[in-house]
Parts: sequence; C-alpha cells; structure tokens
Amino acid sequence: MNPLVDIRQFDQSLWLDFISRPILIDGKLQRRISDEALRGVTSNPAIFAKAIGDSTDYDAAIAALATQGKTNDEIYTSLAVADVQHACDLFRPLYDGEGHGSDGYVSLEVSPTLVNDTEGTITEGLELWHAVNRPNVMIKVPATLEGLPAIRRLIAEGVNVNVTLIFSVERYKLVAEAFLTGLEDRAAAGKPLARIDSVASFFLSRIDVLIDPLLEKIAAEGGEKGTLAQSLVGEVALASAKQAYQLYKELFAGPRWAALQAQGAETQRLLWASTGNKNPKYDDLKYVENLIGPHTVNTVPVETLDIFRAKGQPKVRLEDDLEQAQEVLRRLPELGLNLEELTNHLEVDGAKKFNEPFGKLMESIDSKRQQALTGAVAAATMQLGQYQAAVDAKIQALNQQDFTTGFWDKKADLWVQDEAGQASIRSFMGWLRVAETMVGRVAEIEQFVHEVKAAGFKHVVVMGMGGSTMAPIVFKAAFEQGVGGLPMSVLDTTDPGTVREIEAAVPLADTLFIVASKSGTTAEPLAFGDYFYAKLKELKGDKAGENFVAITDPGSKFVTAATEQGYRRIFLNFSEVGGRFSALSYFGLVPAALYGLPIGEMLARAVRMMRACGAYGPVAHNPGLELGAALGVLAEQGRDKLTLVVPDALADLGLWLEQLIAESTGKEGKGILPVAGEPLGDVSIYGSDRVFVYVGYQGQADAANTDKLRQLQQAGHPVITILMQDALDLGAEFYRWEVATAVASAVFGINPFDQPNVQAAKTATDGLMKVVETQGSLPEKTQPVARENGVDYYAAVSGTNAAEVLQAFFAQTKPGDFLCLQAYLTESPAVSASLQELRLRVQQQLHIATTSGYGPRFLHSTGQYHKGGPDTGLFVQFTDDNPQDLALPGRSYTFGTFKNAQALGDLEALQSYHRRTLRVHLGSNAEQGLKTLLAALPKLG
Ligand SMILES: O=C(CO)[C@@H](O)[C@H](O)[C@H](O)[C@H](O)COP(=O)(O)O
Ligand SMILES: O=C[C@H](O)COP(=O)(O)O
Repeated sequence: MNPLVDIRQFDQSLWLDFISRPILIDGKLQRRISDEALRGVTSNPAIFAKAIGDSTDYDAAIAALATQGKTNDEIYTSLAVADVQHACDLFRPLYDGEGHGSDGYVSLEVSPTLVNDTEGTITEGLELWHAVNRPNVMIKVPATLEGLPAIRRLIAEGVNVNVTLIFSVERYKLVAEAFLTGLEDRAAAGKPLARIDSVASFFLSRIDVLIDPLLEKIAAEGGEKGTLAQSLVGEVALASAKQAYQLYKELFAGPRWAALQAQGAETQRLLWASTGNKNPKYDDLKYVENLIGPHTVNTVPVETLDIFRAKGQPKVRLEDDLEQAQEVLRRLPELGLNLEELTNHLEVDGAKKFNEPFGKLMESIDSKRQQALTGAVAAATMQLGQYQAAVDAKIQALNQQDFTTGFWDKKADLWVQDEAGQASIRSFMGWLRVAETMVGRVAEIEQFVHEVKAAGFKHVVVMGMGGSTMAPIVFKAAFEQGVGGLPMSVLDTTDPGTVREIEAAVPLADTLFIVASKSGTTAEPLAFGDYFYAKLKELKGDKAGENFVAITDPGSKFVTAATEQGYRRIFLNFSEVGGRFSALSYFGLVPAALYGLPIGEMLARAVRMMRACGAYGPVAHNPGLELGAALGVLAEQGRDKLTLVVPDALADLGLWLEQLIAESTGKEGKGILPVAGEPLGDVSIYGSDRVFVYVGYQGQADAANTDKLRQLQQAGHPVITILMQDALDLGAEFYRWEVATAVASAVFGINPFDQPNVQAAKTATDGLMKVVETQGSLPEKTQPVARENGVDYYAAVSGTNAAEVLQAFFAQTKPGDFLCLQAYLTESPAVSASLQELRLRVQQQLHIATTSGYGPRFLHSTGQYHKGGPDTGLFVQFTDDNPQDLALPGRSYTFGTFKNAQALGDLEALQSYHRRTLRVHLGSNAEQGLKTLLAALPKLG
C-alpha cells in the first residue's frame, strides 16, 4: 500500500514541486514516476535559485555557456530549459499514454521581473515555449492583473499555461475567465482546442501564514470577536480552496463551456500550490489530505510528498463541510479583515519571494560567468630557431587572409579547390561545434551512467577501431578511474590472444559492452559485438541485449542490427563529425562518463579552447592556427617527423595524435609523420627531419625530458612545448590539435577529413575475407627468402640467412626515412620491450625516426600515411601463428584468420605503392621469435 499510488483512485494528481539536475540524472525523478504515480513537475524561480545557485551541480555548464559569450539571462534560460526538457522527456510516456488525464506536464515560469508586464510576459512565454519545444511543457504566468491578458493570449496561441500566484477566489474567477476567452479566441481563429492544458495554481499555506497571526491577535483580545477569531485560525486557506473548487465546477459547466468542450477543450484544473505546511502546530499533510478531490492537482514539495508516502490517508475531502467553509470566508469581515486586500498583499509579497532568490541566482551566475572568462588556455611555447621567420610569415599571411573567420564559416576553399573535395570537406566540419552540442547532452549521458550502475554493471568494455576508441584509450591512461566510475577496458584488435585476455578479465554477465562504430560497417567492431553477444546469449538468453550499447551514426545499418538484438541503448552520433575528430562527441564522452570522469568540465575546457580559436569572435592569437601553421611550414621545410615527448601517464595521447595527424595529413604523397613512444636519445642521433613537441603538465618536473629537449633546441631543432593544468585539459588539447591539424592540411592544400587509403585497406580485407569464406583459407602466395630458428623472413631483398636479409633490407635506408614496425601480435610488455629495442637499435645506428604500432589498430590510423604519405617508410610486419585462436560465432573463419587477412591485405597494399617491406613471421611464440630476430640483427649502417 502506497498512499501516493492509492490517491489516484480519487482522480487526484500529485505533481512534484521541485526540480534539479541531480534528481533528473540519478533516476530519482524517474522512480517517482514509475513507482509512485507522480504525474507532473512544477518549477519556479525560487526552485531554480536553490538548484543552480546553491550548488555546484551546474558550474561546468555555466562555465561552458559563459565561455560561449552567453549573458547571465541566456545562461539561466539555457540551464532551466535543459532541465525542463529532460523532465518533459521523462514524463513523455505518461503524457502520450491513454490514461494521461491531462497530466505529464513540467512547468517553467517566465522571469519574475515580468510580473507586471503583459507584453514582456507574452514574448517570453512564447520564447520559452519554443525553446523547450516539448508538447508537455506548461509555461507559468502570474495571475497579476497584467498577467491576465497574457494568459488569454498564450492560450489562444496554443501554449499550455500554468497560472501561478493565485491567492483569492475573486482572482481565480478572472483567471478562469482569461482561460475561457483564450480558448474562444482560438476557436474563432479556427484552431484546434484539444490538448491545450492549463492549471490555475491556488497558493494555500501562505494564506494561513498571513492571516493566522492577525486572527490570533484578535483572539488574544478576547470577547465575542476573540472567540470568532479563534475559531477561524487555520481555516481560511482550506475554506478558500473549497470555495474555488465549487466555482470551478460552476465555470466548467453550462452552455459556454459545453461549446468549447464540444471542440475538444479540457478544463483548466485547479492546482494546489504552496502546500508544504509552515506552522508546526498543524499537521504536515494539512494542505494535501484535505484538498483531495476529483480532477485536481496538488504540487507537493519533496519532504511533504515523502511524509504523505509514509502516513498519508487518501480520501476525498474537498467537498466536506462546504457550508462551514463558506461561513469562514463570510465572517472574516466581521473581524475587520478584508481578504481581498490581504491577498493583494500576498500577491506583491509572492512576486518578491520569486524576485529575491532569482536576483541572488543571477548574481551567482554572474560571478561564475566572470570566473570562467578569466580562465586561459595552456600556452604553447614555440622555439623554432631558424624556422621562426617562415612560420611567423605564414601566420601573418593566414591572418591577413582572415583564415580564422573563413574557417568558422566552413569555407572549404581554404583547403582544396575542386568542387567535390570542397563538398566533402564541408560535410565533415561538424566537429567544429560538437563540444557545444555535447554541453547540452551531459545530463543525458550522466543519467545513462546512473542507470547502468543501478542495473548492477561492474565493468565496461569499449569495442571499436580508430577514432571510435582512441579517446577512451587516452582517458584510461591519463586518468585514474573516477569516483563512482566503472573499470573500463578497450578492445581494438582482432588478435585472438587479446580477445581472450579481455574475456577472462571481466565479469561477463555484469559487463556493459559498447560497440562503437561511426559507419556501422567496420568489420572489427561488428565481429567483437557478435562474439560477445553470443557469449552473453549463453548466459542470459533473450536478455543478452541488456549488456550492449551502440554508438554509431544515424541511419547506419548497425542501428537496425542493434535494435533487433535489443541493445540497451543506441547513442546516435553526428554524421558530420569524422571518426578521428569525434573525441568530444558520444564516442569519447559516453565511455569517459562511465569511467567516472567529469565530462562537463572537460567540455567546458574544450569550449574555452574554441573561444581562444575564434569561435565567438575575432582573436589576436588563435592557438590552433598558430600550431597548425608551424607544423605545416616545418613539414614543408623537411621537418615532417613530429616527435612527441610526454610524461608516462600521457603515453597513449600519442595514439590519438598519431591517428589525427597521420590520417588527416598523410595523403597525396605529403604529410606529417607523428613519432610517438620513441625515448629521447643523444642529440647526435637526430636528423634534420624532426620537430619535437612536448605535452606535459604545469608544475610537474620532468627533468629527464626537459633537459634533453633544451639540448635539442640548442642544437637547432624546433621544439614546441604545451603544458596542461591537469588531465581535464585534454578536452582543450583535443580541440587545439584538431584545429592545428586542419590548418596544417590547409598549408599543404589537402582535404584533412578523408582517408582514401584506409578505406582501400578495409575493402581489400573484406575481399580477402570473401576468399576465406569461399575457399576456406587465405591464399599463400609467397615463400620466405630466409627461414632461421623458427622465424620466416619475406622480403623483396635477398639473403641466405636472417642477418643477411635484415642487413639488405636496412641497407635501403636514406636520410629522412623512417622505420615502421607493425605488430599483428598480442600486446604484452615483453613484445613491446623487444619492439622498443629494435626501434632503439635502428634509431641509434641509422639515425632515422622509428614508429611502432599494433595491428590492426594502426590500419585505422597511421595506415593512411603509410600508403598515402611520402615514400619514406621501411615497413616491418610481424605476424605469428595465432597460438590461441578463437572461433567467430556464425562465421566460417576465426579471429586469427581475420587478423591474418588484415595483415596480408595491408602488405599487398603497401607493396602496390612500392613501399619497402619485410614481413617476419614469428611462429608460435612471438616473444621468443622477436628475441631470435634481435639476436640475428647485425650492426646496421
Ligand atoms: O508551480 C507552482 C505553482 O504552479 C509552485 O512551484 C509554486 O510556485 C510553489 O508551490 C510555491 O511557490 C511554494 O510556495 P511556498 O511553499 O514557499 O509558500
Ligand atoms: O577511425 C575510424 C575507424 O576506421 C573505425 O571506423 P568506424 O567508426 O566507422 O567503425
């Protein structure tokens, strides 16, 4: 038995007189709707003042909006509208459902400063109605004399109106009249009347708060009047409500009403407001239990609602003792109390009670806004030596051409001149402002996180390739798991050993699997999804879908598949945001939030960088443009190896930067090669093809790196340093680097947003998989040139043993070349250490840049540069026997075969571009095989 539910049998609707972002996010409001028959929400300026001004819950959003240049009013409206929209969405099933009974509404009030301004109220009422853009919002308008014409007009416009601040039966009559006339105006204009709902909010406890002390004073004087006064104490509010209800019944009967009703009109129900008891002598439920009557609403504060749940006695009482109620109001004048005058005072006071907290709220927003505007983005220090003049000239030229304005206007001719290229560029520029859009989606994502935790999930696995998983990889390394977050793993390889490791490490039934694929057609994430879905099916049968979430573009085929498989949630990203530019969209932010990171703050920092880059008006220095111009000019002058130096915790930032830079710029034989994970060595080993970029933290000494960087700079190498305040600045840095990459691409005159060679490799792999499906295995076309100690060497060079093949292969090196290690192996510390050793030896002996990546991850990243960039790479591909292979459910091949196809497809692609390649097959034990190779490696150079 729950009185909150039982009260429904008396056709009384309970609404909640409160809103705040936490109750929207943490599921509390949803639970009240689903479990406790809550049927609506009212807000008012004082409620928002408490929610926003007295908490830090909205601070990140305020900072982001402030940085966008919004005024205090705009910030308030944006926050309130977002919350009301969110609440409206939670009530939408009720509103749309058959038993809606005119419920399912959320009220949003016009500014309290408009209390005596008819036109202002109409304008703002319409603005809020359109801004919230939900059929189940009610716009609250005060019942002042100036408010009445606004009510009529808004109703005539088809806006749902909650008339607030009604304190007397006389005024209530005028309110109902405004409503009826509004409906008549609308009918006369030939517009429909159905589903235009309105409530008249009659304020109760405040009446007793005002009148009781006056009565008590008279009572204290004694005599007949004293006795009468004593008998009226605590009776006036309820008596007013009862009389108003009788009037309601009268007004919404008879021919006038019948004519409107025939056109589908609903009555304007009475809503009891101010129903939290303020007098400790009275029962806490005085203004709830006594006002239960058919077709009425009571908006109840949280505490009162909870008391009603605990001990409420629902029963119709609104028409009890009607005569006595009339008597109360009739006899007041005998005591010299003029109710109308007194309630006028309540109206003035009511306006004040909203205006004062609202004023304080605006002051608090103002100070948070000012504070946000003082925040600066991390400065990039550029020590460019002999290149400084050329870079400065480029920056000046870009500024003269007003590049920043053109950039924000999406002028594609800043990059390429052909029409098709320009159209493609324009269609991928959604990333420019996606962070702003996501500021408004933080609450939605955080609500999802609460839902996932409430459902008992203990772990998250993000599965995808390239841009769809890079940001989560960076977050996992750069941050500790956040308070209240879930442990997170990322799967971005078809390597069966790694799939097994993840499967063994997570509690399957309690793990949430996120399948992230923009296109929804990439073979790897679909395979991961199929594999783990089959596992979950074994555990949970038809409920397997509960453990799956999709992030993909609208309209992708994957949306249909995920829907059919009953995925818990599908987040639709934005088709105009490309994969490697998607860190600040659902792809990065959903995993980040599940991992417990404050995504609102991260977005606020990103927006700050947007501002610095000119998103909200001209800037003297655009940090994204300046970095991009420097990288572009340096690359054109031969410094095309961007050597990234970072403290340990930021190691994986290199993966993200590699993809962004290599995949965006590595095409048409041009590009910048990101070199990540190469430890800094002696100055003498570096050629004149390097630019060094250090990304670290302010105030955190990193002497080993910074000393070496100083020496490099003194030796004439360009060095760029960016020092973040903390890891949350990654939001800003993602943005800076995205702009810089786009600008560097403009310097080269290429389209930064396509990846033709990655697509070609995907297509080649798909072709090979078709061969596997029809013939049962991959074609084995070549024989090794050498075979030694269980390791096979495949190359175009000749040699009779491993050392000779390696010698001949590396003998092809020219200054300015780079070594690229491609490991289609299970990632492990031992494998990584051997790869690092190989890099180091080559770097020290041949003085070339070295890169290393695990396959197939790098195919979706640096793979573009390998084939599309300049012909300066020496590629060593490592494969093994996939000793721990795994079957793929419903397919004729295994993960291992899939991975082999990817390696083979890419090798063929590299060779078709005449790249220098060496494939080393390590046999059944990759760790051992790598050691064998290192032992065979002769002195080079
Ligand atoms: O929306 C409404 C009425 O429509 C309510 O939020 C209404 O403003 C509140 O019930 C009152 O402001 C609360 O008044 P009180 O309990 O502070 O006297
Ligand atoms: O960087 C993107 C990868 O190629 C994956 O693409 P996707 O998100 O469409 O699956």
